Parts: sequence; C-alpha cells; structure tokens
Amino acid sequence: MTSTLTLPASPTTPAARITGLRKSFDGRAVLDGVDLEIPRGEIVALLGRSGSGKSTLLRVLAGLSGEHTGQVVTDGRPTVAFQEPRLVPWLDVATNVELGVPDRRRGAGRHAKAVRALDEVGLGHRRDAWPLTLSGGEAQRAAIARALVAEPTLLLLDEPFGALDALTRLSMHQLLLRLFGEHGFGVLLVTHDVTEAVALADRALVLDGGRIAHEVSIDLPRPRRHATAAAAEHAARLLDLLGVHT
Ligand SMILES: Nc1ncnc2c1ncn2[C@@H]1O[C@H](COP(=O)(O)OP(=O)(O)OP(=O)(O)O)[C@@H](O)[C@H]1O
Repeated sequence: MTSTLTLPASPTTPAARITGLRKSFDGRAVLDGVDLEIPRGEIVALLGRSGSGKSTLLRVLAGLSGEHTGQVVTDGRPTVAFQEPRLVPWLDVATNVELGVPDRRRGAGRHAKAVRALDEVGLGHRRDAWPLTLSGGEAQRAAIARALVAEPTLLLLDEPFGALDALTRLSMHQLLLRLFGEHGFGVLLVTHDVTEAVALADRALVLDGGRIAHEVSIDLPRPRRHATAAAAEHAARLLDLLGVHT
C-alpha cells in the first residue's frame, strides 16, 4: 500500500501523475488500474456513471482517502471545492477563507490574503457576512476563494456547480475560466454534465470499470459558445461514451 506523495511545487512537473492506481472498499475494487496525468494549465473533466468512482479518484488525489495501491504524485498540495461549499457557519466569510491558508503560511498576512481572494472572486463586499446569509452562488465563490488562498498547483472540483441554477452556473464557469487563465493551475473537474465538460475542459475522461475507459480531446477555441454545432457534437459523443444514446 502506498499513500499520496506530495512533492514541493515545481514549474516543470505536471500538477498530478497517477500510475496503476487501485482502490478498494470492503474488498471490492472501485478504481482498478487508473493512469492519468494532469499538466498545469489544463482543465480535465472527469465523467462517469453514478458510482463509477469519480469522487473516490478525486479524494485519493486530495490525500483524503486512506490507503490505495499504485503511485499518486501531486506537485504541491491540491485543494478541493465540493458541491456543498462547506463553510463554517459561525465564522464570517473572510475568516472561512483564511482557513484555506496552509498552516506554515499563517500569520499577519493571512487576513489580507483572504480579502484579496474574495475580491478576486467578486465577493469582497461580503467579507464580513455570515455564511448562512449568502446565496448559493456567493457561498460557492467563497469556497473557491478558500481554495485559492492555498495557491494550488492543482484544483480539484467535485461537482462544484451542480446545485446552482443555470444562470449562476454560467457565471461560475466564467469565473473559473478567468481564475484558470490568471493562475495557470491544473484542474480536475468531476461533473455529470457533458455540456459543462465541453464548455470548460481541454480533455474529458470517462471512468468505467475502474479505469479511464475513454478520453476525448476538446480542442474548441476559447471563449466557447454553447450553441455551436461543434460543441453539440462533442457533447453527443460524450453522452454516447457514457452509454446514454440520444
Ligand atoms: N468510504 C466508502 N466506503 C465504502 N464504499 C465507498 C466509500 N466511498 C465510496 N464507496 C463506494 O465506491 C463506489 C464509487 O463511489 P464514488 O462516490 O467515488 O462514485 P461517483 O462516481 O463519484 O458517484 P456519483 O456520481 O454518484 O457521485 C460506490 O459504489 C460507493 O458506494
């Protein structure tokens, strides 16, 4: 058994490299030979049927999943944003974001850092608010600010926009693409939504039978428009690979 190995961040190594990953629960293999590399500056969408192991793979990369076999190397510590923003209700928004600053970097500057990250996600004006007074989109922006203050090389997103209404989701897509352009981290985005994958990702992977069963390169120019024939074609292909025949 090995655990996730975190190396100091370096500009030349990929954000993550996984080789021969196997992960079982109660003797049942959920991941059964996953090989995957995520370079910096690439958005990778991870698709798969419910129960195919997407969240498990993301949790292994985050170092949240106990033991596995195979090699998992990340460049610096990845940070995760989940579908639920997971803000601490009795701490104001800025203090919640400060929680994302790694221990070794805590100190006088961490409040300023949190405020900068909140400004970056367009939530500076809500820095003193209580989490329960935020809208769903605002709470998710705060969660992304909390991920940003860790200055990740790899951002792990587990259906972060799944619970948001369609318009808010589109503005979150724009936010993610802007942050991605500015910071150049690698992104692994777990999503059920093929349209979202086509709107955001450079590459989409389909997890099936415990492995990356399919890989589709999404080489559409940015900014992308949802309604183009090429986008629809990619989405249809992904649905096909997921076994959903339209
Ligand atoms: N801690 C755990 N203990 C036991 N089984 C688990 C545990 N975590 C996940 N599993 C099982 O592993 C399988 C994969 O779960 P996982 O949550 O990774 O799937 P998923 O592809 O993310 O699903 P969904 O799309 O429904 O969120 C499921 O059968 C699940 O029941």
